[in-house]
Amino acid sequence: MPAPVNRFKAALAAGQMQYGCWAGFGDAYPTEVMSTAGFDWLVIDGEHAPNDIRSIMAQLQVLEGKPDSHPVVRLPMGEAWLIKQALDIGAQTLLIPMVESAEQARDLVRAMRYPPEGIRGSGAALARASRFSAIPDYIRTANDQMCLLVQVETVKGIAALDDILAVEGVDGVFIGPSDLAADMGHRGDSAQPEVRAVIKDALGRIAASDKAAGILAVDHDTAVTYRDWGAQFLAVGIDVVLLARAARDLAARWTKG
Ligand SMILES: O=C(O)C(=O)C[C@H](O)[C@@H](O)CO
Repeated sequence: MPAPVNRFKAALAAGQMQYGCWAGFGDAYPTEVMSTAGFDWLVIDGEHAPNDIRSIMAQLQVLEGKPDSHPVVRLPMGEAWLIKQALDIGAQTLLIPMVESAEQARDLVRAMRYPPEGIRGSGAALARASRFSAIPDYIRTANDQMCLLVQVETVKGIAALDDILAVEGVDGVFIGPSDLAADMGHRGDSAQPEVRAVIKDALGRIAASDKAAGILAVDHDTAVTYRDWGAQFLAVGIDVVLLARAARDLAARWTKG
């Protein structure tokens, strides 16, 4: 029995639109609620949400076997030891922030793969990823099911985009509008014309490559624009923001007369 087929990776390779949402509560219960919505993918955010390896694992467990809601685990940084832990608890799709060079991208590809293609440590026997050795062929088949999404979200990363797009083993490139705007001197304002111009150009270049283009938008019109610009794995919301806004609106309706 081989490693689980990564349907999200296959959908990206087939050019299918994939709509996602951030899962940022750092807890399995709200993530399980989000899995009833019908998104194609959910980001278990280990960068900006209060997640650790155990809370990420608990969210992977509640998403197990779902026909949609593919778990995309975002790590705080692209460190090989973090990647090893995330893959051993069962993640198959990683979103890695702050990628600024082809060399960095190549290192990430290698960190996600067992030798000889990579440097991933061979601990599958006791790992959840192999279902504790219930998948006997896991270590021989896992490499092909790894999906690497790199975040390009700085001026330096944008300058290296063509080189990053040439790296074998990168499945998608995600443009981070907030961090890119900040690095361009427009902290908090990704709607700045010069930022939008860079995003539009980058999405177009990614979409024209053999990689999938991805991005996050938290308002409908911007999401439609990003899709028109070439975004294929498109995150259209953040669960924490959805709840906060709905709660404030409801409270205002009753308490502000
Ligand atoms: O830079 C960005 O924008 C992103 O990487 C997405 C954000 O980090 C996401 O966490 C929402 O703020």
